[in-house]
Amino acid sequence: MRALHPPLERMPLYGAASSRAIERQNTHLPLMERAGLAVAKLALALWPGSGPIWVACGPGNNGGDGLVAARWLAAHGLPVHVSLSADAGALPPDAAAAHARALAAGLPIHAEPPDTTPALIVDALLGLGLSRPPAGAVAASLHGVAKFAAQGARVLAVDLPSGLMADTGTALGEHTVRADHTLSLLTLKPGLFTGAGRAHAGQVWFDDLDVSPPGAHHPADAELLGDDALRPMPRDATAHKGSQGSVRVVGGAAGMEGAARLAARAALAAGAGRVYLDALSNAPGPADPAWPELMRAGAEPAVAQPGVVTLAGCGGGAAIATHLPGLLAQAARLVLDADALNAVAGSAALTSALQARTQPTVLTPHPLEAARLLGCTVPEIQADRLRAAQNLAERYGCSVVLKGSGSVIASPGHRLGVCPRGSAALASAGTGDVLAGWLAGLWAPEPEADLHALCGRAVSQHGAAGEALPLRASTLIERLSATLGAA
Ligand SMILES: NC(=O)C1=CN([C@@H]2O[C@H](COP(=O)(O)OP(=O)(O)OC[C@H]3O[C@@H](n4cnc5c(N)ncnc54)[C@H](O)[C@@H]3O)[C@@H](O)[C@H]2O)[C@@H](O)CC1
Ligand SMILES: [K+]
Repeated sequence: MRALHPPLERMPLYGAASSRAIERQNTHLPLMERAGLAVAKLALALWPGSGPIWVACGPGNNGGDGLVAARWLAAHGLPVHVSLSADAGALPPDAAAAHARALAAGLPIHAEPPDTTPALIVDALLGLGLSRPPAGAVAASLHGVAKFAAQGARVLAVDLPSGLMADTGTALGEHTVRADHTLSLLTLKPGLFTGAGRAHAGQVWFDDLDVSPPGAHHPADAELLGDDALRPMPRDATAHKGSQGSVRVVGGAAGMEGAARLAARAALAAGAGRVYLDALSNAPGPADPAWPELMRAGAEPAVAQPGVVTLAGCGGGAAIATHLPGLLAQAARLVLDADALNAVAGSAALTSALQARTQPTVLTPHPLEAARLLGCTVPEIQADRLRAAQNLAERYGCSVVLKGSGSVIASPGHRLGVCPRGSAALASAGTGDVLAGWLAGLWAPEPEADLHALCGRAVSQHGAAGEALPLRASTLIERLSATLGAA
């Protein structure tokens, strides 16, 4: 069993169907006994040493895991209240066996939650089998979990916080468990790391139940990015500004110059040799009075040069649309953000031009921009962020960074990446411009880089730098710059 906290390793993620397939291959192993024992060990380690433990069991095998855990906890002499929100006669076979063993061990099994607030709740109500918003006895127990948690009980979720969808991180129903800890069993589920998952899972733990990694038999559905993505790329001692590539930022319409400047600053901080600002506001004066290193773009640098990354859209307003036909046709390397994405979404001609591009391109939408690009609603994007990112990558033939809690990275032909770094501190104006600029700046010196991996690196570094408050986009650039000190 291991806790998933920094430094994080890269880990494969398996959704419900893959997890069940892996389970089917290992039915000869006592998986539920192992799962329950792992839960009991973690509960023992987390138990504050006072007050009873409520093990809340549901109608499926998640409940079975809970029944095994309860048996072990009671065997350790801990004060355990076990409830079963189901008809014992309708339990699936493994859970029924766990139920029988618990009864044989002399454990009372109640129909109701305890009367008084427990110190620790083991949430074994629903796991992979969640199929609809909770109702009936399960919903009543979920309500009890929420009530006791509000009164200070700690919550350890078995496999998944009950009510959370394993594949998507969608919370079904109003009382989806908000756990302090979640122990993911056999496989690590993507829903713990994106959408509502990060808010509900708390500290994630993983136990593979001594099942060897499925490897090639079951390719993972996605990959959790590791902290190896945080390592800065070493800079060649012979590097000079010419070898570091250039970034041309096209954006900053009147009133939104700051967005383009933030992106340009971030690109420079990330390591681009030269950064030019093609401000759409046409205001006279330096590109950025506070950063004299930034230059105004003129005829140069030509976006078709392979050494140039063009970043279009930050603070672009409606004005960006007129620049996009040329950029889409010519830019050797292109990052589209913000208003450039909105312009593409609103124009069939720009959509065709983007789809016709053969040069490498990255899209960095937030959920609203993604919804516009896919012609759907934000809730539809958030209901399955992995699929949305994959659909965008396939529809436009680009690498995609779908921003938000648990950013998702998708590229045609690559395994989806989910970034566990970042926090709500990033929910502040300008941080998206910094990400786009940082990505462009990392890319500038590396024209041959694997773009999917480079997007993962940019998102991970940006996320890790954005985990502490207070945070302004400007301070984020300073923090990101500091991370390069290790290069
Ligand atoms: N597949 C695996 O990887 C393993 C599974 N194990 C455990 O088994 C769990 C999966 O077991 P199950 O497939 O039985 O699924 P669950 O235990 O999640 O529950 C399925 C049951 O809940 C009911 N249900 C679904 N949604 C409901 C709702 N909204 N309100 C009320 N009832 C609802 C279903 O009708 C069904 O009876 C895993 O999450 C894990 O805890 C472990 O024991 C070992 C390995
Ligand atoms: K659960």
